[in-house]
Amino acid sequence: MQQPLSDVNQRISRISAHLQPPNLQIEESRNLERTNCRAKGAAPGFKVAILGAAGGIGQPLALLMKMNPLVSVLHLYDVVNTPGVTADISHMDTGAVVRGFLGQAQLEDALTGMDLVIIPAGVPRKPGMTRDDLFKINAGIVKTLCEGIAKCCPKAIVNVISNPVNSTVPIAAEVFKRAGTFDPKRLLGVTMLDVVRANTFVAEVLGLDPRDVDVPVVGGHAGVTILPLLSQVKPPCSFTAQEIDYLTDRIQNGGTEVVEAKAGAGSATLSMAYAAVKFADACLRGLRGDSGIVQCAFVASQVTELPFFATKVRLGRTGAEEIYPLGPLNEYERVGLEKAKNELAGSIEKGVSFIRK
Ligand SMILES: NC(=O)C1=CN([C@@H]2O[C@H](COP(=O)(O)OP(=O)(O)OC[C@H]3O[C@@H](n4cnc5c(N)ncnc54)[C@H](O)[C@@H]3O)[C@@H](O)[C@H]2O)C=CC1
Ligand SMILES: O=C([O-])CC(=O)C(=O)O
Repeated sequence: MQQPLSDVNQRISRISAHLQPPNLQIEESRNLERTNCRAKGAAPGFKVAILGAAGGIGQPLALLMKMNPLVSVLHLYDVVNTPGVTADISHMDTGAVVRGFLGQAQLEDALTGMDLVIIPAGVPRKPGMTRDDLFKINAGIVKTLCEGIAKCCPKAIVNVISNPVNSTVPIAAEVFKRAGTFDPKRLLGVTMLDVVRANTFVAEVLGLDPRDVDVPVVGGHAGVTILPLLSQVKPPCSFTAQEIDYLTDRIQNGGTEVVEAKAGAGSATLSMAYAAVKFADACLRGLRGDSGIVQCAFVASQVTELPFFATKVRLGRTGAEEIYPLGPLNEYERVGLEKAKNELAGSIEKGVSFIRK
């Protein structure tokens, strides 16, 4: 049977609308239509926003989250380039509906209704810089984004990637406290890359498959605050004193190794996107109610005298539901812990006073 001409014309005009060059206004209205259509048939899942989605981490992170079957809606927010990234990622034939948001005026729309917000927004290091050198720019960026979260999705789980994590997480906490929305279980600094690196480097030394290795990394996410607990590696193993020095130094300086290799073109992006997705997936599985989801993260904590500390946490329906103690440390790790705490104390205080000042 022949289709009526009006149906054919409607179809052609729908297709040609899709072929217009990316333009945010067009994207916005088309996205609304598409989302409304596709959301009906979409599998139930979680709504995830990436803030800083057009960046070196943001783009591969968006790609990998679009592939995650637990994600039903993916919001990509940045101050530049989101129309292109969104158009590109939205062609992937996976379940999540993708929408792009550009600039501060669209931040609230990007955040409304989100279950998980991942923040890789901000400037990365160049050779010779410390993570703390990024504070000046990134502190303000994280503050603004967290104000949006407090207003539009105060119950969302928040994964902070932007450096210096040791200060940006306390900044986020202070913003949420001020807004009356702070729930320590829902705010997690992402230290997963330290664990990913530790698993890789330890596996190399032991001649194992990195997927079979689990190294707890505690403390924070900068230099000596990154404390791998090599005495607690699974499977149980032992190292020579020389191996311990080599591994500790390599894990603590893994970020600098990448910054120097990239020679001014930024810091870790691909391994970070992998680590961020591994962590976000654990958060989503926790939200779904899976049991036994344990990962390291930098969270509000009473494990030490410091208000924030990275340790293993159990992720559940409400975020970091249980924070595990450090476990038995050897003398080498006890010395490392004191150094880590000394540096962390200053970085945490710097973040807190940025908001309280
Ligand atoms: N936690 C961790 O383990 C790691 C953290 N990082 C940190 O992640 C951050 C991002 O790194 P890259 O993606 O390599 O940097 P990038 O410069 O490639 O991308 C950052 C993105 O943030 C966007 N942005 C800037 N201001 C913004 C704002 N106000 N709102 C939304 N987006 C904004 C930029 O437009 C850019 O697209 C850096 O601070 C870096 O140090 C990097 C690697 C590991
Ligand atoms: O080193 C940097 O600046 C980026 C980072 O946090 C990492 O790769 O661990």
